[in-house]
Amino acid sequence: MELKLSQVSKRYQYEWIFKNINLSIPSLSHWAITGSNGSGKSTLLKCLTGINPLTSGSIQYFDSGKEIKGEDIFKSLVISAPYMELPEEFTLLELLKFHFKFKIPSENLNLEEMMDILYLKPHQNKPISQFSSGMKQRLKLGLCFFSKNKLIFLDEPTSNLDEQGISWYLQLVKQFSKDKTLFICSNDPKEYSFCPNEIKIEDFKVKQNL
Ligand SMILES: Nc1ncnc2c1ncn2[C@@H]1O[C@H](COP(=O)(O)OP(=O)(O)OP(=O)(O)O)[C@@H](O)[C@H]1O
Repeated sequence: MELKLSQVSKRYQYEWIFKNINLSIPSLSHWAITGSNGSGKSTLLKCLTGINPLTSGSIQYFDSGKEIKGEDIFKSLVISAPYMELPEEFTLLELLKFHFKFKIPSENLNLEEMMDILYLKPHQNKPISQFSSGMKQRLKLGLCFFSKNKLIFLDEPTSNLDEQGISWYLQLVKQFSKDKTLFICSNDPKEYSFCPNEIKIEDFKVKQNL
């Protein structure tokens, strides 16, 4: 997937969060979206995924050169973020079955293999509401990387993960992100140091809020 950002700008009430982002995002490129707390990383992610509307400017999406429009954009991407809730009443197995009714699995993985990679097989019949925060985080990342979608957005990917969980995340990225366009919102370099490209939100701030 390729993206073309033209004059992308977002304002909440009287506060400009970022203004005039012009960028071409080539297919299969990996990007870190960085900035201090409250700078606007999640806001940019929500704009790029279509969750939030832009105040001005436009974003175009292309798959193999063909422009994708409307709700098809949402079908083409996957998101893992603290504000994206999992359906807590489902068991793990029910959730995986449900998710992969709508998404195609990558590398022909079956549900058993997915649960193995997640280290969650013993918990397959447990409701998500009884998962620890780290287990939920591994599951959110797995749902993204195990889907064939070519556009992945991760917001704070290692939140709630311990050292072992962080190594697991880095391994997951290595194995599953080669054929994807990837964005990672973070201010922790260990989450994104493998990304060759960076969008620094502070570069798109206006000096004076009007
Ligand atoms: N729905 C909203 N309405 C009004 N202001 C908002 C809204 N969402 C976010 N903001 C404001 O936009 C700014 C950027 O918030 P955002 O969550 O994008 O920052 P962030 O860089 O992701 O922060 P963090 O690193 O703490 O997660 C903040 O000042 C925040 O209060």
